[in-house]
Amino acid sequence: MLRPHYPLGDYYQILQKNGLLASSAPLRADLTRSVRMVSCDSQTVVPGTVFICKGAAFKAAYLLDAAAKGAFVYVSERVYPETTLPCLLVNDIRRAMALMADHAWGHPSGKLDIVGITGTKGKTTTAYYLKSILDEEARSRGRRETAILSTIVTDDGRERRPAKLTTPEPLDLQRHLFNAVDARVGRLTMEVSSQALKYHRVLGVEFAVGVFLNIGEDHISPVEHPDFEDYFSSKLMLFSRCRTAVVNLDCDHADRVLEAARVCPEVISFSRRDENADVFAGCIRKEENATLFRVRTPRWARELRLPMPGLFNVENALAAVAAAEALGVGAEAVYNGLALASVPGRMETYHSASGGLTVIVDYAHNGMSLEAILSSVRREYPDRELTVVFGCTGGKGLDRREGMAAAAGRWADRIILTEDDPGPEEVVDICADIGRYLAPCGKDYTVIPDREEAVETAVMEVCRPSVVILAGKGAEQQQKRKNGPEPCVPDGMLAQKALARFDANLAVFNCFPLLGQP
Ligand SMILES: CC(=O)N[C@H]1[C@@H](OP(=O)(O)OP(=O)(O)OC[C@H]2O[C@@H](n3ccc(=O)[nH]c3=O)[C@H](O)[C@@H]2O)O[C@H](CO)[C@@H](O)[C@@H]1O[C@H](C)C(=O)N[C@@H](C)C(=O)N[C@H](CCC(=O)O)C(=O)O
Ligand SMILES: Nc1ncnc2c1ncn2[C@@H]1O[C@H](COP(=O)(O)OP(=O)(O)OP(=O)(O)O)[C@@H](O)[C@H]1O
Repeated sequence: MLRPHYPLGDYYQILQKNGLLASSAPLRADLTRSVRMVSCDSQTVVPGTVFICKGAAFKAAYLLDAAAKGAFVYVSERVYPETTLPCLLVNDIRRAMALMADHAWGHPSGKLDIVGITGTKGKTTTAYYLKSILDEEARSRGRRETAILSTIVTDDGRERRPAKLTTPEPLDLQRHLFNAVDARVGRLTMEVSSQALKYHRVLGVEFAVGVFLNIGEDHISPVEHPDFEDYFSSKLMLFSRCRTAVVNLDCDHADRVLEAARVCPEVISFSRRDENADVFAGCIRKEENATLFRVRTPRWARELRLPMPGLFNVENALAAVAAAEALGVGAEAVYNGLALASVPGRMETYHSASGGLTVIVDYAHNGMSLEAILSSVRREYPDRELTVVFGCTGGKGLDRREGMAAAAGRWADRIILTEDDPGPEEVVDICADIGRYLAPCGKDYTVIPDREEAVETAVMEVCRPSVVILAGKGAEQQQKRKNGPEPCVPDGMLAQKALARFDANLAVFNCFPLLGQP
């Protein structure tokens, strides 16, 4: 499919119609000229480009570079005297960029069923569950796999690679949506971060369904949101562009979420507690390697199987079921999709040969998620010792130290503090900070800055049936340190290596007799 080329006048009118023009002076440019590209990166400019000047790191030199490469007009919140290029002066560059990007790619969201998922925790997991369900339905109808834009992967049916941002910037986002239309994937599941909503990355996007999972204290820092209200209200903006809202009745502030959702023509609620919800789950039980629960929707009722531990994952599964319900997906595809679902680095579970030691790798890296996973594991393995290995990021998300310490202090028997993206700080200083918050809980902890050594110690030093949780990194393969990202061995591999040594020791010395008992 060829990308459409529209005249400059179209863009001018869009900006005018949306009150984004900051000057009524006539534009010194040919409005009939066809725009070959809209770009905010001088490195990609071709002749016939409309160049967007935006961003904290923007320099006039980029505009001069764009002009030299053939940009014939620029859009900006200020005039650059360094160039004679005509300027489309706007009062909000982020809104202007999003609407122009949407137009430049031919408003692709109008030709797709897009499900947007927001929430403090569970976005990636829910997106993977939903994609698995939608893929099942597509397969059963002989269609190709659906698309996904997530924190882990960007896969629009044409381009597939690790994601740079959870929700791409508008010009990238609209290109992915265009690719998805072009690849005839029909449906696209995407995570919508609070940053994306705050900075209008999804302005112009039509969502068939918008899912609101939950809200907790997170992402409050000088580089993200100044306070909880800014964070929460940014997330609620998702509903302003959805046909159907999917709302979790069990989340904190559910009343305010429901009220905001009412701007949508349809609202579907889901719950594990309130039987009056449109989609309700009960009778949750655990089998080896699976969680089973009975679900009722307005159209069907049956037991579903999720091959991942973690009771909070039932909430994520219900959100995916409710979104599938909004799209009219049948029960069979829902059942099969969930039964096949897996998410890299989320509740990855490894067992020792004897079965007495389980190691779980999980991406929990704030108070809310660590609380969810530790409380869930405590209920799922009531008789086992619970060890947690974790650290906190440096330079941002400072409130996570208190939240994670509170969760670990409340639920864990053994606590090992280690490295997790220290950035500009020293690992030992971050651990000392976490330690200060652990003190009131009266729990001992050990600091082992080297993560590999920390995992080894956590596994080798267990002396009764145990679960060891490696929290924070999931499937990540980099540690963000002072000099930027550096490669590291992912936790899943560390877990398997440590378990192999553990099993070998057990066989040779038979020194942990209790560990034979699962
Ligand atoms: C506020 C916001 O949306 N910021 C994003 C935005 O930055 P920016 O607009 O300030 O751009 P910039 O990086 O300063 O660059 C300036 C401009 O110069 C241009 N340039 C640069 C070099 C050159 O030679 N020529 C040139 O034209 C660049 O293309 C760019 O347009 O565009 C950048 C490029 O895409 C993003 O990296 C950046 O995300 C910030 C840094 C970021 O990472 N934010 C995080 C907090 C974020 O958004 N996270 C959420 C997930 C949070 C969650 O887990 O919930 C996400 O959705 O990923
Ligand atoms: N519904 C939930 N409630 C609380 N905690 C959850 C929930 N779902 C997942 N978690 C925890 O949060 C971690 C991250 O999950 P996931 O990646 O799905 O969330 P996310 O919203 O995409 O996170 P982030 O914004 O940090 O990328 C999981 O590894 C798990 O520990």
